[in-house]
Amino acid sequence: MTDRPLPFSAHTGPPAVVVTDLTVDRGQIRALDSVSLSVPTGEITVLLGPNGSGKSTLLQSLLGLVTPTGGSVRLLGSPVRRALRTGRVAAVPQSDGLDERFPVTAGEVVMQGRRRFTGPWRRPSAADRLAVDEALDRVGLSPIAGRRIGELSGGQRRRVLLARCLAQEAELLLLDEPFSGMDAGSEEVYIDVLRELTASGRTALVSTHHLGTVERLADSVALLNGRLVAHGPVAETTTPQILSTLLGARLPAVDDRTPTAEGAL
Ligand SMILES: Nc1ncnc2c1ncn2[C@@H]1O[C@H](COP(=O)(O)OP(=O)(O)OP(=O)(O)O)[C@@H](O)[C@H]1O
Repeated sequence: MTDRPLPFSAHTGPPAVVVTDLTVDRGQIRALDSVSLSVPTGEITVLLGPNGSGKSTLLQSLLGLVTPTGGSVRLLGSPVRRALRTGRVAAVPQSDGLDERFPVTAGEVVMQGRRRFTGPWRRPSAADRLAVDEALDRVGLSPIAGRRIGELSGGQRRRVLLARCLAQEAELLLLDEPFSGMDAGSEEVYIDVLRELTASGRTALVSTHHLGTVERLADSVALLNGRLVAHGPVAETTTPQILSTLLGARLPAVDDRTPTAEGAL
């Protein structure tokens, strides 16, 4: 028996993320063009695409950080802002946003994940401290809980931010390029943690442009190049033919765009 989640097509519950006809313009660049995507609950969906293909823009749209030109997004059945207010969605941006000069420890960063339960004012309880300890232990960083964030390596900082997601007990994790600059051991730990989370019914949407991690990580792959090129199981979406189409594609500027059939480049 394996504890891997059910295959792509076997999930029947409502999707964790529903993106409908999402179009986002960034200046003169059409970063996303009428993207529609359902992210199944209880799975790891990998958002795969070359540099500039709109992966970060899509994740930023899910976090309400960019204003769409058109279309809509629902997270966990709710509009974006309502879903985010519940604390059931956790995100790790591409640039971790941690100020190296700020004298905050790894443990304190992970404790931020408990604000969903403590609110901004209440002191952390024993249960909150236990949740933080367990989260740090799960990502293998207990020994450095008291170290300042500025003293940690890039890979350690990424694991701290994953531990913050664990402490938050989020149901949906939105992770932008979590493996960049990470060594093989850290990557393995990271993937194991995501697998455990999804085996317990949580959902992860993870962007990357590294094909190498996809097979070990993904239940399904959404291939992006401004438009959604394909979405489905790894074996069906990462064929040489589809990938060469993806990598060879070029997005025209906003004004040059003409409507195309869904899924085509
Ligand atoms: N803040 C911004 N202002 C203007 N254009 C932007 C901005 N951020 C991204 N873009 C443009 O939007 C398009 C999509 O960029 P995005 O960062 O979403 O791609 P990506 O797939 O995440 O790329 P990468 O793999 O390099 O991180 C690119 O053409 C990029 O130049």
